[in-house]
Amino acid sequence: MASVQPPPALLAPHRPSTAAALRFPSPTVSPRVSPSPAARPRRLAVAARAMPWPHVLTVAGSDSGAGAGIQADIKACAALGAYCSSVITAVTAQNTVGVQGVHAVPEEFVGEQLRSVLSDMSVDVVKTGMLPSAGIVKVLCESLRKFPVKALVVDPVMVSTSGDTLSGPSTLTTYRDELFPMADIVTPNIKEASKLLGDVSLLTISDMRSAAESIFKLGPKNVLVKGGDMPDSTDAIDVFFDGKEFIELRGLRIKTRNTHGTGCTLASCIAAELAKGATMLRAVEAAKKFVESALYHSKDLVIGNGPQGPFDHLFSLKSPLYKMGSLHKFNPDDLFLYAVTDSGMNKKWGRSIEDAVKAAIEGGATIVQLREKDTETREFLEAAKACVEICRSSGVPLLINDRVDVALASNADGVHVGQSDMPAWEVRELLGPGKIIGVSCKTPAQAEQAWKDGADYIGCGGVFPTTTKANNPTLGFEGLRTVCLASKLPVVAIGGINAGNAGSVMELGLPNLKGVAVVSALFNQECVATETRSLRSILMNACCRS
Ligand SMILES: Nc1ncnc2c1ncn2[C@@H]1O[C@H](COP(=O)(O)OP(=O)(O)O)[C@@H](O)[C@H]1O
Ligand SMILES: Cc1ncc(COP(=O)(O)O)c(N)n1
Ligand SMILES: [Mg+2]
Repeated sequence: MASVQPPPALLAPHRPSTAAALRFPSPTVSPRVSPSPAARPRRLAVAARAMPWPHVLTVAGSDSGAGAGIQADIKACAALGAYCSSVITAVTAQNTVGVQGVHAVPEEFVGEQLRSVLSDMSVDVVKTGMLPSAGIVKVLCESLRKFPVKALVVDPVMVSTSGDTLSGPSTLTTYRDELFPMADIVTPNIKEASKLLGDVSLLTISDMRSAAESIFKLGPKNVLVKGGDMPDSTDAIDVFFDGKEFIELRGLRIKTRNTHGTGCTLASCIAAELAKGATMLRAVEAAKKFVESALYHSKDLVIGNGPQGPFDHLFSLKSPLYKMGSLHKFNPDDLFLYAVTDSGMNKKWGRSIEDAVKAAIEGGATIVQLREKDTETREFLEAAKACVEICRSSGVPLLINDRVDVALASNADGVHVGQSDMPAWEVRELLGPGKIIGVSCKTPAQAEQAWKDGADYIGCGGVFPTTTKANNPTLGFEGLRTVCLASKLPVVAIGGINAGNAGSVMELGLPNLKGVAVVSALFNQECVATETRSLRSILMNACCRS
């Protein structure tokens, strides 16, 4: 399916129905005559046809409870800005308790639906869900050969999370022999991967890797073994394999009963992202983030009395502050020149926090943290709100030191915590997946814990002796190197860094050392913008040399 094919010619010449012809009479208006009001809508409709709309066709079952299946697919694609047409393979009677009945659509009629959509509607990507019989899998394969699309995403739905069978064992061979070799990605959950491989047991990440490799040998270009149902796992870990490299996609495990439809949603999001032009790995990463965020925002919703509820795909409509863009917000390169404020210093120089932040950004700071240890909460919150506006208008992330409450109330981009503050995993629970979390670490063990807790970066120091933090042992270059080499997260160096020594820190050439964090060197100075500018050029020069 990889090659991009032009849309096939229509099966039969398109003749509009009488009703359509009445609503949209054929154009007769001369271009020189200004259109009558009645003609305007038609002209708009004609213009709109020229705009591309990423199009996913889902071939799946209907879930009467609307948490999974076709209903989940349409909502997921809509949330990500793709059009979703639907070929229904089965109608299920289903709720939050389980599946009470399945009524398969006759093969010929599945074929007819496929022909209707694929022959006319410029489908970019086909996503499959519940395919209840081998005959239906075959009809789909035939249709795809006749009407090729850019990509095929196969979610081999066999058993619902409630344990009910959605596709019998007779489909297994057809899946393996006919559909998988056409697929760009296959996304089994643990139970499905096990069934596809003859009931092997999958209990560890290493088992998931072996399964991904074995399924890859059946012919798809990529495999994602999903670990949502992995017992005793504190993270939600999926294993991606493209035939060369295994990538562990690790997400927060959201504590909620509302996980019905996660698999359908993930596959539809992958399809939507592919239709929008993403590469496969980026599509999978974005899809996983979407599921994580949707579960997080829906964790306390209640529909139905059974053990597995639906979640809200359109959560972003309810939280206007939550922007989809923030899903991809953290860029480790933002750690390059990290400005950390200090209330004492700004008071000494007669500056407000806002003025200090503006000046640091003007000088080229790439991320800002408000570290206001002695400011009253009300004053701190007001300053934080003002700084959020300043930073957002410059595209610079703003983090709050320690105070999760102030970060939430000001809608800052994240929080930085120390070893004696709230643990990073608790901060993550409160802030959700879209925000940035940093942790101060002095040892490899602390760095490992920060990674496990779901932090985005660590701050490592004090590299040099500092006056801004009491009782802070100095790590020196050796300590910094040890932590950097052990850390799975990007690192920013902190502690006594200034224009005189910043270059030597970057010249250590440690691969995950992304930048330096500075307090006094910027804010205990007369002109913050000038100091920031000169530090920035020192860092740039050092990076060019190392
Ligand atoms: N509680 C959870 N928190 C976060 N992510 C989850 C959770 N449960 C499932 N996921 C994610 O949802 C996606 C679908 O996985 P899974 O539930 O295993 O598939 P299926 O719905 O097909 O059984 C995966 O990316 C998985 O990691
Ligand atoms: C029609 C239909 N398709 C797919 C699923 C799988 O969803 P889940 O694994 O979340 O139960 C389902 N329950 N119903
Ligand atoms: Mg699931």
